[in-house]
Amino acid sequence: MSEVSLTGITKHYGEFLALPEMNLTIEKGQFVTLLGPSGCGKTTTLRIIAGLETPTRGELVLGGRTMFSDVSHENVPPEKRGLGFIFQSYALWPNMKVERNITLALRQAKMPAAEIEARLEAALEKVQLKGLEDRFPSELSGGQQQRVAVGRLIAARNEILLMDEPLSNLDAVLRTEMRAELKRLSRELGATTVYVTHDQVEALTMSDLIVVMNEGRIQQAGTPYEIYHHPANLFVAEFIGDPKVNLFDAELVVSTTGARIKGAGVDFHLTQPVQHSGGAVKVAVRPEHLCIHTDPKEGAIEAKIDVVQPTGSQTIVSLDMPSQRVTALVAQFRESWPQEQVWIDFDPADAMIFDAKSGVNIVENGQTATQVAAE
Ligand SMILES: Nc1ncnc2c1ncn2[C@@H]1O[C@H](COP(=O)(O)OP(=O)(O)OP(=O)(O)O)[C@@H](O)[C@H]1O
Repeated sequence: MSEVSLTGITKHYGEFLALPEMNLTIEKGQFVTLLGPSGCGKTTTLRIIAGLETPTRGELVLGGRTMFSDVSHENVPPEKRGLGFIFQSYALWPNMKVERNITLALRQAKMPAAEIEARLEAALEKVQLKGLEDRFPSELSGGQQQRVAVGRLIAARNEILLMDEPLSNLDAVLRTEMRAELKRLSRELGATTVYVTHDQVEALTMSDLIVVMNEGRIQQAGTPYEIYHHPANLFVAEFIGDPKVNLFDAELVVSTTGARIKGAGVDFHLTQPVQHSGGAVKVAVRPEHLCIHTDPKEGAIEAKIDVVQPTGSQTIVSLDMPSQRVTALVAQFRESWPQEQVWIDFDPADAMIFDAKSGVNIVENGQTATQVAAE
């Protein structure tokens, strides 16, 4: 049974339509990330689930219980929805010690003292804050404050957790550590988690399901693998991936013998059937799939090395082609390239093909099993 279900959820802010008819189902125990650019409606969706924002229309069901319906006029207040939260600011009470911050909700729920004590101990142990329970939040580092917020979630044992950019205030090292901790926490609690971020690395590393949004609409809901390797449209292909995907203009020619992609330096047959009658397309190739050759190669495109940027385990190489600039990602540490003139190509099986106008991925199931034209 689904744990979180949004049906036809619509939200207007005055005249402005922030969410047009959102439909989303999340299964019990899933870690789901809402991902998209600023203003796409991620936080609005989360706040609607939390009950902090009232939808204009639609139905919201959590754990089998209707929380909002414009038909039956139900609207359960936030505190009665049984949800756990972590927000960007951690929302700790500055005037309360760690121990109070973690147990406040349990006290308010009038839980027996022994049970509160047991849950506090277990939570402190888990987030490694034992010995710091008598400090105020101002006496803790950013990472420790974050742990208090996580400890509070652990103690509350909610079945649905909502997290809104919880790591955005942390430095890069701590963010990577906390990413793993939140993922572990959600798994250990068996909780269903809805996580909001505009950081694709967080989404790819943490999620069972990524929901990519743009202008209030879901562009694709899929596993990290599907979103990265089989994006439903150009928006998703371009939004996911750093450095960004390379795009080549080409023509799709469909004949009785099959489909062929032809463009400047791009020429191959598709072995998969396509739902398309032919015309302008965009061929998208991830930077790690571009190969750089130091000698001329049949079918490869001439390019010039522009900038070489080692990142540690990988190197980002910017190249100039006669008509455009492309980026390659090389799995080595390189500070420079021995020559300026190179040739680049890619395996057509790694190419993704989109209709140039609608942006829709035109290869069935997103599977671009293709072969180089042998002529
Ligand atoms: N209270 C409000 N009144 C009017 N418009 C609002 C209100 N809250 C949000 N909006 C608008 O609704 C749209 C969606 O906002 P939302 O905060 O959900 O986006 P977001 O994807 O979470 O963005 P960010 O990543 O910047 O937080 C935006 O265009 C925003 O300006």
